[in-house]
Amino acid sequence: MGEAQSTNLVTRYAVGLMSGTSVDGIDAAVVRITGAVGTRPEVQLLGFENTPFSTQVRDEIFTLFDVKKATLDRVGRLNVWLGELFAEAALSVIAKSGLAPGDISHIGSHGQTLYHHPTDEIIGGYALRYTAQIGEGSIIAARTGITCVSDFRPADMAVGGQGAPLVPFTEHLLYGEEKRTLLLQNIGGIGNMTVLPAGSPPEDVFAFDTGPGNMLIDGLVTHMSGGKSKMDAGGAIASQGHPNERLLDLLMQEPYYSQSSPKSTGRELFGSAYIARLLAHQQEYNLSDEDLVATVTMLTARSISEAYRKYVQERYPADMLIVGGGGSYNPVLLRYLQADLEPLGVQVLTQEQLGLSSDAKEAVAFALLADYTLVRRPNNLPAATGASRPVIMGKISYPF
Ligand SMILES: Nc1ncnc2c1ncn2[C@@H]1O[C@H](COP(=O)(O)OP(=O)(O)OP(=O)(O)O)[C@@H](O)[C@H]1O
Ligand SMILES: CC(=O)N[C@H]1[C@@H]2OC[C@@H](O2)[C@@H](O)[C@@H]1O[C@H](C)C(=O)O
Repeated sequence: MGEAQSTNLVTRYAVGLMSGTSVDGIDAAVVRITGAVGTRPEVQLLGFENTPFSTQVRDEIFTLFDVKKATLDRVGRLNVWLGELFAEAALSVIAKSGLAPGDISHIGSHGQTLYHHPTDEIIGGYALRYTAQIGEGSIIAARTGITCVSDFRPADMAVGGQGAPLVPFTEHLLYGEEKRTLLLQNIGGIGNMTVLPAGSPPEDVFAFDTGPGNMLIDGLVTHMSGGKSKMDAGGAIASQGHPNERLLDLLMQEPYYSQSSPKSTGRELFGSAYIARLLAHQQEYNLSDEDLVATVTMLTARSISEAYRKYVQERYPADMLIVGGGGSYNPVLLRYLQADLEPLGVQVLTQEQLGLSSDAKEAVAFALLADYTLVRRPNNLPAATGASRPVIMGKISYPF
């Protein structure tokens, strides 16, 4: 490397915080970012921690998913409450990494999504789209003494984007390859796919939410166990059932799967009302709990493989689908994905199988997105969100 370049290298430490649509807790990552600010950086994961939410916090978040119960006082209170919890999670992962708060340049915090309305609602002649991620950045900055960037999505929506997905911007920087076309499939609460065509510039990268991730499986298991279990750990329930093809065909008729991208979705579509419909289908089709969970697990896989077949395969035949997020720990889901995609020439692997962390990716992404905010560089990917132009996302809270 030439002298001019090496003197340009800067190393900084940052924290990324994520609490996703599954509401399983706070993911906190510490990273070392090397490279001139705003250029293609090298990012190394130094520490990662997941702090589960207490039942009290988790219940309050789920209560506020219901718009009728999300009164201003409760939302305001949860906003600062989560701010405190995010700050604690940041301080804890920093200590675990052997660093001190004074070593950290910034925190990037996604927040907790309560509501997401990514398409236009015409009111009073205005096309309005809106989203709510809470977890007060001012509290995080004040408690940690570290500058915090939060509330990323509104800036993208202000220029006609869906405000999601945001992680693909960082996936292009971190995972893009010259020779292979990769599909990065996150299976969190919602499933989302990023297509990284071989050797492509950022304009060619595209991404969209494929539909449910673990959200339906979790919702069913929570209901069936009377709240004792929150997930189908290891796919244990699905492995004892048989998917019902007729119900699967019916569920695949959901119009979201036929919408072209950019598109994003959430609990508004695949939340409690959808679970109630699944339970009604269970009666109608006379299915055991295991059969219903197996059917919905296959639906999750099928919505991903169909999205590839319909919207990606022709233009960008892919070499590999790399699964990240909590769904990568469900072997039944992975097996269904393999059965659908390997005949199409797409190898299915998990992030872990490639030596990468399945859990830390989104938290790492927000540390990196915040890095761009602070040097006033655009950090949305219009090809993924549908925004009319690149913008600088994130709001900055200073500790002093
Ligand atoms: N051992 C496991 N077996 C089966 N499923 C698992 C396991 N561990 C995690 N999961 C699933 O992964 C989910 C959590 O995934 P993840 O943390 O990636 O979601 P998230 O970040 O909240 O969501 P999103 O990416 O949509 O915002 C859990 O709710 C559960 O359904
Ligand atoms: C509004 C919202 O919180 N969307 C999440 C959700 O969870 C997965 C998928 O749906 C994705 O669109 C997004 O999160 C990730 C972090 C993203 O923006 O890339």
